[in-house]
Amino acid sequence: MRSDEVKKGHQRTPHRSLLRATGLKDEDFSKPFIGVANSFIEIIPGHFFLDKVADIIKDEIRANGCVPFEFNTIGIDDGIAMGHDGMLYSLPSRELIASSVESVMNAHKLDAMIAIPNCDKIVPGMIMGALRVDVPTVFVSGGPMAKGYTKSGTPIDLATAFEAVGQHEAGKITAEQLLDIECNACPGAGSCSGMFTANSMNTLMEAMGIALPGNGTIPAQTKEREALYRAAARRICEIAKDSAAREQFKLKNILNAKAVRNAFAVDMAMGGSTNTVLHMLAIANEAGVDFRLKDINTISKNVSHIAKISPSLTTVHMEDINRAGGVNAVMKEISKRGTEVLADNLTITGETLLERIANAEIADENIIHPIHNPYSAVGGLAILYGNLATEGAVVKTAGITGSRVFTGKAVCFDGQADAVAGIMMGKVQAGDVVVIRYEGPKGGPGMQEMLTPTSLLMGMGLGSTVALVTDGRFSGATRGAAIGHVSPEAAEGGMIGLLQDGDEIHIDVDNYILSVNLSDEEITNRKAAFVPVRKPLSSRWLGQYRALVTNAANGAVLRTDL
Ligand SMILES: CC(C)(O)[C@@H](O)C(=O)O
Ligand SMILES: [Mg+2]
Repeated sequence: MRSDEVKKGHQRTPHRSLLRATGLKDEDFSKPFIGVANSFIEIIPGHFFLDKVADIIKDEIRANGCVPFEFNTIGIDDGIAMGHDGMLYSLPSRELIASSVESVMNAHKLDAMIAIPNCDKIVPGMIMGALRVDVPTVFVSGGPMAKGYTKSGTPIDLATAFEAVGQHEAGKITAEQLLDIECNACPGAGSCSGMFTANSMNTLMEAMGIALPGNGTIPAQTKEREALYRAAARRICEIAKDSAAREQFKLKNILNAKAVRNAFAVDMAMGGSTNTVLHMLAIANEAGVDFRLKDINTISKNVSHIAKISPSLTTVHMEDINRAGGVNAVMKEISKRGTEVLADNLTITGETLLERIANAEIADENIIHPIHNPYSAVGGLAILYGNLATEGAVVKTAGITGSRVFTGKAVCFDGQADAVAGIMMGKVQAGDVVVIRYEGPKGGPGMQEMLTPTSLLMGMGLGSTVALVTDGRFSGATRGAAIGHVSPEAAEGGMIGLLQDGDEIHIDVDNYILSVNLSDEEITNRKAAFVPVRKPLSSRWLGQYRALVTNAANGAVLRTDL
């Protein structure tokens, strides 16, 4: 066992002495040591109950002949960090989480791991850390929140709450209606109920085979979810106690090139968050898988978009997908289009992915459409290229409410705060393209999620007539023609930094185009005079992040070659 390094032989007397101080007994030194990577934190609705989840998991691990060691990572609630400079810390927290997992697991030579993430970048952070450790790892998330209802019975969620602000600004809803939404959008524990970033990532873990079926959809704090926690704990013990299984189920044997492609296929079928692109590129990088942004469009062409969930369809939430057959039913359905859609691959349970979905069926065709009746024949995300994004930009096509071809005049803002003020002051009219720059991984630094401006536009009734282009990123709850991750970013001299008010921007989603109508000569002239803005920073951590981070086309991973 890997943990023999810290628990076997007379030289490890002091190590055992310390372990005995934590409560270990003679018999424990022959058992596998399992790291329980938890992300319990009191301020996130998806996480405030994870201490109880870890207790359940640890009991099950002890009952199954292994020794659990719980440790915690941090977590940031993007909803609470949204719309102010707290959001600068969100994406960088992924690196802290990954490095925490790596540090604890490797420093103490633990044999296997069970990871309990739930929201947004806590999922990729834990996966990235686990890949560096490469021991058998089961992921079991806290689970999604139930949808909410207004007093009059309309289904709502966090996206409703953000868009309601714009509706209130535009005088479309009263203060009383706004309060009704505030009190009911998030009814309790879990990751916010739509196909936002958290649930997108929790879903993709099923597609990658690193979590048990149901991980993405079974609602938090239910008996069914408790059974999932227990099953995950039993499975990691089964693997950890068997030396051949410990080798066979090393994380990188499961999370390989096929798993990355399968994740994107499911993402396409369900219209996942644009953040999945950023996170999956970073995960592929840790897994040593050569996966490029441009590969996404190739996958998208083979996958039909068959499940619309909030924010793309505001009445449908993860609980509905769960009732309709879950991610297994989605996978089974898209696989009917051809053998190239999903690759067969080992999963953590020991069966292959195709074995796992063999008997899956759709239970409600209004929620998960059959393959012959998709929302669209291509996937819900697209990568756009052109002189405005030579390395690529990301758009959630599933969330577009207006035309998929758009030409409009640029209204430029250096940063989200100016953009929000400008939109509220009426600077943006129908037919415009809002450009928000210096919000990339380096420029922000930290690549803010910009749910506030996108929700304002939706709420003010401009969602179908105004496009937004940024080197920053979006929330999974963003909808409308919102194009993000523009690379190269302004801070590294990208074209987005050279734009001027009134420039004509052209977007053609189905032909994957994002360009500005300027002559090469004009672009060369502007480039010659261009000095990117470098924001003053008071945070040492964000300064370190800015020095190391790569652009969004590279998953905003940190450089290690310096
Ligand atoms: C707050 C949200 C909706 O969770 C957001 O962070 C996302 O990315 O989806
Ligand atoms: Mg987020």
